[in-house]
Amino acid sequence: MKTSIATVSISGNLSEKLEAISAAGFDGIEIFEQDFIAHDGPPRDVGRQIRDMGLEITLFQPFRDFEGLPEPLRAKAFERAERKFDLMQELGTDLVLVCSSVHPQAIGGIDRAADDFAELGERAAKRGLRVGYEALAWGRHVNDHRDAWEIVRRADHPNIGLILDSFHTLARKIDPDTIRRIPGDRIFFVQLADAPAIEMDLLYWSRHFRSMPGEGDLPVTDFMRAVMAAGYKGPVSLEIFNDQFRGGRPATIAKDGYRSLICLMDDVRRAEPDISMDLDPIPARSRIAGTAFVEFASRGKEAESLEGLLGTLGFQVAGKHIAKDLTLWRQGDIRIVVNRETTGHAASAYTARGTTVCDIGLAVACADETVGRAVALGTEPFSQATGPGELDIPAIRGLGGSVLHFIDEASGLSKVWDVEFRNSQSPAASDAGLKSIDHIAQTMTYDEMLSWSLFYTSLFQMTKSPMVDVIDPDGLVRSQAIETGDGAFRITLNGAETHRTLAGGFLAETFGASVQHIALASEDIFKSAEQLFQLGFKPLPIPSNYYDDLSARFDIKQEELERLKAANILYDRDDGGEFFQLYSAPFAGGMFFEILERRGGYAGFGAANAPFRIAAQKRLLRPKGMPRV
Ligand SMILES: O=C(O)c1ccc(O)c(O)c1
Ligand SMILES: [Mg+2]
Repeated sequence: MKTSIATVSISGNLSEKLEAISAAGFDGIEIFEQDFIAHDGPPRDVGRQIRDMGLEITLFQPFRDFEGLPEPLRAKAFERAERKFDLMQELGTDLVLVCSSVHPQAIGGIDRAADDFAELGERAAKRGLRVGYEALAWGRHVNDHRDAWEIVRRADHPNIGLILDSFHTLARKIDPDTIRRIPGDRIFFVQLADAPAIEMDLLYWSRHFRSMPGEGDLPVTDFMRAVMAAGYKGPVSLEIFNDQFRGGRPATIAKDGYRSLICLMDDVRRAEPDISMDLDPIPARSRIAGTAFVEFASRGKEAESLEGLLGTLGFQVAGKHIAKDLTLWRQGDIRIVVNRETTGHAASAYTARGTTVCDIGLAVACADETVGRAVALGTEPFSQATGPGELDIPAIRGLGGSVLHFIDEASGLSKVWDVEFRNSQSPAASDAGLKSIDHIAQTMTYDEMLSWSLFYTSLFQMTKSPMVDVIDPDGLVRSQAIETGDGAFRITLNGAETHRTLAGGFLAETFGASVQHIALASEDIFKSAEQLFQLGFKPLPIPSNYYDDLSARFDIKQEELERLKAANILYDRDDGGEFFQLYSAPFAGGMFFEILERRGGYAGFGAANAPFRIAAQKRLLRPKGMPRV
């Protein structure tokens, strides 16, 4: 299977695009004509440069407004085509995409268009070139792949074939299974793109909001299953028009593209086991059983105050590492490691960001297979020298410089706490009844959110929830949850658009995406609140106005309302159940802990409470009278 991507999908100049595409592992590129025209260099040199990088030009595109024109426009269209054929031969590619006409003078008529293509096929054949016809979703007369196929079929020329583009088919809600009726060898090329489910003009949606397969909401897997079932053997190519990608880092976007494409084709293979596909087998998505540990890189006074906070949250020291400066804190099933090492990954993370979550450990069924899939999807494995008596725990580099370790029982890795840590005697102090990590909240720029959601959903058995808006007094933050079906592991992605939001300020402070808060689950939040009070924990103060509003919004008994208010607990409810949350004050540049209880099947994260929580946090960070920066 040949992988390909259109140059229009990646930011930068032509050389930067090619560099990124080649490094990400693609076999070929579609040259989007504009990218060539903007380049200063003859086509022969461009062709050579591309081949020298180990890439093939799978397609030249687009050729517009060709079919169904009256004379003299028709003759002119053929002349234009001959000029582009010249260019293709110089570049060294044999396939051109003709997209369905939007020309105001195009007459329409299936047979007229078929005749035009039959003649174009003759001209192309003389030069050993091929022409593929794509129905644009907003084409004037042809906007459905079934009509484009009928034209190709009637043109009846071996050098004329069909080009399918998942966006155009799926955006118009055309059943992708109609592709199963088209002979595979008549499909010359397949372009893939996803898009978020938003109602808008088709052209605008296509030109600004396409995304990598899996990043949006269209049934791209069903589309590709139909294409493969039809017997298609050509390249699978990404064609993504996206405003954020146009301004993104070329290397990141290209890597995301490769990850999404391999993941998609692996999904197709699993869904259509009877179709032979030329793709190396890769392990299936891993099921995450839970968060095994969260590791903070910290030093000196910051580390002391972090550990002080852990103490008031009811954590106890459970062990010290046999060789490294690591302290293991524990409560219920929660393990938090404080790493004060001055060399290695944690040390670099600390140098770059200050106190930060440098590592997350996930419990999986098979750590090696998890890394195997990640690497097949273009993720870098991570390893660090291990000392005597230490376990080599498989790991990968996540996004934004993060590291993920994988712990399984089968390989004995889950014994790491006994093997590598000298266990301390548990002090007599009582804990706060916190049992597990409910979710980990990662903050990033809005532009990075698609990369992160793709990362989690392509590697693990996790699904994404719809995006929600979180109103910060100083701007909007978008939030999206990615979670396992059983809730054993949940991540929330918070995308900031301005540094003035709490999330954006944290992002600026910590130099890039990282964990901003960790939510710890209690089975009885009122009891936990009482224990936390005894331990000296200082909750985030929530104003009276919030509780007055709460009693208006929900039918809550006065007594219950008083309990919530006394403990600074925020409340929410959905169809499934009830939700209670309280927060710590911010520490180390804007991180914080959340303590929560889900009662019944509450599925959300308290988005309705976020504006009030954020305003309260900002009051602590920005005392009255301080100017706003
Ligand atoms: O937006 C466009 O015009 C356009 C051009 C070429 C394509 O292959 C496509 O899918 C869309
Ligand atoms: Mg297309």
